[in-house]
Amino acid sequence: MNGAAAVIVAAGRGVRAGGDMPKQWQALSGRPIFAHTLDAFASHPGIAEIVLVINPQDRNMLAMLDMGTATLVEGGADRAASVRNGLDAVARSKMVLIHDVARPLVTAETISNVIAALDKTPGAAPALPVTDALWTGADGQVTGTQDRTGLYRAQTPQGFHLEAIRAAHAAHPGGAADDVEVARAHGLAVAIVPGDEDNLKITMPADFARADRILRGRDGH
Ligand SMILES: Nc1ccn([C@@H]2O[C@H](COP(=O)(O)OP(=O)(O)OP(=O)(O)O)[C@@H](O)[C@H]2O)c(=O)n1
Ligand SMILES: C[C@](O)(CO)[C@H](O)COP(=O)(O)O
Repeated sequence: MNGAAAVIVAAGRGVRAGGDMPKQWQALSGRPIFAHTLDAFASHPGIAEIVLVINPQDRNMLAMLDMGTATLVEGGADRAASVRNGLDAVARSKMVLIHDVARPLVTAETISNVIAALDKTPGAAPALPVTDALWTGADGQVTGTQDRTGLYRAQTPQGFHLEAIRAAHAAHPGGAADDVEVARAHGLAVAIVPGDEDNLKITMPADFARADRILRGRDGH
């Protein structure tokens, strides 16, 4: 197959992260998180086209980005609706990688691993095995333990054959945690490729500092 499309979903409001603007527009090492994420895909040789899914309220923020040749579409009321709009806009690729804008530290290696796996399977996504013990709890007390065997922490980009994931999203009733759940509900096999501990999703306020520390380490500071 030729190059893949990247759909970067960026229409969320970042409520949990806080701040005076949605997290994707806040700075990480002096540049918007969105710019880091876009660069990771724009600089990857396996990516042939990029679709950015933004919130209509954020149009005035776009001046912060060098969009290059990326296509812009508006997002929907939830992540799945935003993904569907992004998938509709993919124009010239047979496979697609769907990525959270809130994961700006994704590496070229992770992107390559997902693309390579799509030669053999209709779906592939990075994940990390759960290594901590798992508890259940209530009212601040441990109420039990949970077997962690076979449990993984899901990351993005989640990659698929384009027509297969379009059909899966069209058929899904909603409420899925991610695109892998949508794909599996439609019968698609999804391979696990190695995740990356640094490919965190900026979700809570403390995640900005953690991402900043990782970036500084990469720059050798
Ligand atoms: N209607 C929506 C909701 C979410 N997203 C995107 O989906 C990803 C999911 O990450 P999450 O941390 O849940 O982002 P937010 O929805 O922005 O965060 P929060 O739930 O804290 O408001 C993000 O890239 C977000 O921009 C989207 O494109 N459209
Ligand atoms: C898709 C995802 O990044 C997989 O880890 C994640 O599920 C999306 O974020 P949310 O916090 O679950 O909305």
